[in-house]
Amino acid sequence: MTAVIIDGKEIASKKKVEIAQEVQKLKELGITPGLAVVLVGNNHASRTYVTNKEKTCRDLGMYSVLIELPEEASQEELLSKIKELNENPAIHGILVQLPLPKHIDEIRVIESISPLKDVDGFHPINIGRMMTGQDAFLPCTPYGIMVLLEEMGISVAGKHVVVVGRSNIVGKPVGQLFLNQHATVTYCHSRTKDLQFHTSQADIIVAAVGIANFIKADHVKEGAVVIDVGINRNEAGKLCGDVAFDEVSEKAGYITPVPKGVGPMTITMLMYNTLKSAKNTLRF
Ligand SMILES: Nc1nc2c(c(=O)[nH]1)N[C@@H](CN(C=O)c1ccc(C(=O)N[C@@H](CCC(=O)O)C(=O)O)cc1)CN2
Repeated sequence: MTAVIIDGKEIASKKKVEIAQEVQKLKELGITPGLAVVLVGNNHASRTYVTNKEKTCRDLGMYSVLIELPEEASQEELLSKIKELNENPAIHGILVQLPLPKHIDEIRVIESISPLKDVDGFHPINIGRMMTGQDAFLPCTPYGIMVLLEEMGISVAGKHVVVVGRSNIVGKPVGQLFLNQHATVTYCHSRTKDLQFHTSQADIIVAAVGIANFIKADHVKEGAVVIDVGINRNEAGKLCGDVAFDEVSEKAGYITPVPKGVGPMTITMLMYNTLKSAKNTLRF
């Protein structure tokens, strides 16, 4: 079998057109969705992501502001910036780019963002609401994965999903979103015994471990859906995912590539969440 490649870039483009149309409608009502992105330090990859977020905001007709703090900025400085943004009515979404420098407590920072403006969906209130099936800002990468599957017409209910990885921003929440859609979910991680035993039974595998080419053809059941969340560099410095794409695509039914698979959906869902937050202000 040769897998159907899930074109995340194309699906993201389609979603962005829909978001831009909604933004225009909202602007006619006098509301311009506004996103504040906070970048602390000089992480090269983070700077690239933040630049892309700002550009996408502008392309979709939204307002965006970038707040840059130096690597040595204190936690108090960062918290006071977030407080200002929480109180600013032109800002509907606040995002602090991760990872943060080691001396800053990530959890404390995330908890300081108003849950009403937490467009990353990382605040415990939004996570709790997601877990209990209530309306919430959903974390962008997990949400993007669910939209990719929906757009491809891949049903989830009753499927066995194996999530490899248990990070707070991808592994844990994506499993919960699958559970919310009636899948049977197994979490695997670095201490799982006999990973292959679990993954080879999966109808859908989500690989989010951060190790280049970690999931091989032997891990995958014939015809399975393979979602690759990894963004790694191989020995040659080439961008690659957690899945050994060439061999796995010979066996899977569907597969996301890296790049242009899950990645483009992350920023798209951030725009969606910012639009949703701006629309929420109409309710008050
Ligand atoms: N506050 C947040 N921090 C981080 C998040 C997040 O959702 N919120 N996620 C990641 C980084 N990230 C967005 O911030 C992100 C990662 C990757 C991509 C993407 O489009 N990747 C491309 C390839 C990019 C490349 O060439 O390097 C792809 O897969 O096609 C977008 C956003 C950690 N931090």
